[in-house]
Amino acid sequence: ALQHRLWPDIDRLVKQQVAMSRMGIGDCGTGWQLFAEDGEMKMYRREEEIDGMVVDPLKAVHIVKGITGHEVCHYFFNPKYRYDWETTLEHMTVLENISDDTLVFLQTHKRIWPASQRDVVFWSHIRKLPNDQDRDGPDIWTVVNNSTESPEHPANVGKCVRIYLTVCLLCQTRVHPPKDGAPITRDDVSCKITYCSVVNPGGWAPASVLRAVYKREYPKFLKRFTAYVINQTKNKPLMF
Ligand SMILES: O=S(=O)(CCO)c1ccc(-c2ccc(C3CCCC3)c([C@H]3C[C@H]3c3ccccn3)c2)cc1
Repeated sequence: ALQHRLWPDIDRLVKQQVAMSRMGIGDCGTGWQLFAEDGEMKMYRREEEIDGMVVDPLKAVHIVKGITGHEVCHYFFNPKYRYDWETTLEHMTVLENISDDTLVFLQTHKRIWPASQRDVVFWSHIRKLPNDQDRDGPDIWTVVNNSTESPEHPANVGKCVRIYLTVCLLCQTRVHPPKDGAPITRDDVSCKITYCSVVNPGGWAPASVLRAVYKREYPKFLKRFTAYVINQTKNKPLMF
């Protein structure tokens, strides 16, 4: 396929992020602390600071019945749904349509007092991966979002502080075939979701405020997003 300017970065980062996501919490070494739990959803963070700024890596694992990995990644990647589930979003623009699986976004997020408002420019890439651990299992789907430069939107010139993030959403579909060989329905599928993110807030913000925001917003985001996908897909045919 014709390579575009971001392809080498994207390919390298996707492979790295997928490898990291597939590692369980245990073998990521210690340091991960469980900070939120709700049914099948478990959220971990590591407390890390760079130049006094909180950049706590986050890893969430969730198992959701009735949806597939392709569906989760489709509703996460596609800009036309984002305002429906991303509650902290103030404005979103697609700066570039690089290909049908790679977009560049500019987003401004609602201001979180007393920190100044943030914006972010990132490429977003969706990819299906062969399930090399279970040959005849369904494919794995992933979306990786990673900050990138935009000459037309230089950092920190307007009112917003530019943040830097790397996000990886990795989805493994599980099919529990019905005994009597009946066709597979939504009752026979579930999706194991791994969501990893590292957000550098780009400029000073009180550690206590940021940690409180993340503690509140990340569980809310994953619950709201997965409920959205369930609701959007319930009367539609399964997307594998
Ligand atoms: O997974 S994505 O790529 C989905 C596309 O939107 C993603 C997720 C999260 C963010 C983000 C970036 C910065 C902040 C903070 C940092 C200092 C002040 C704003 C927050 C705060 C608003 C909180 C938040 C945390 C978790 C989820 C949603 N909202 C969120 C951006 C993109």
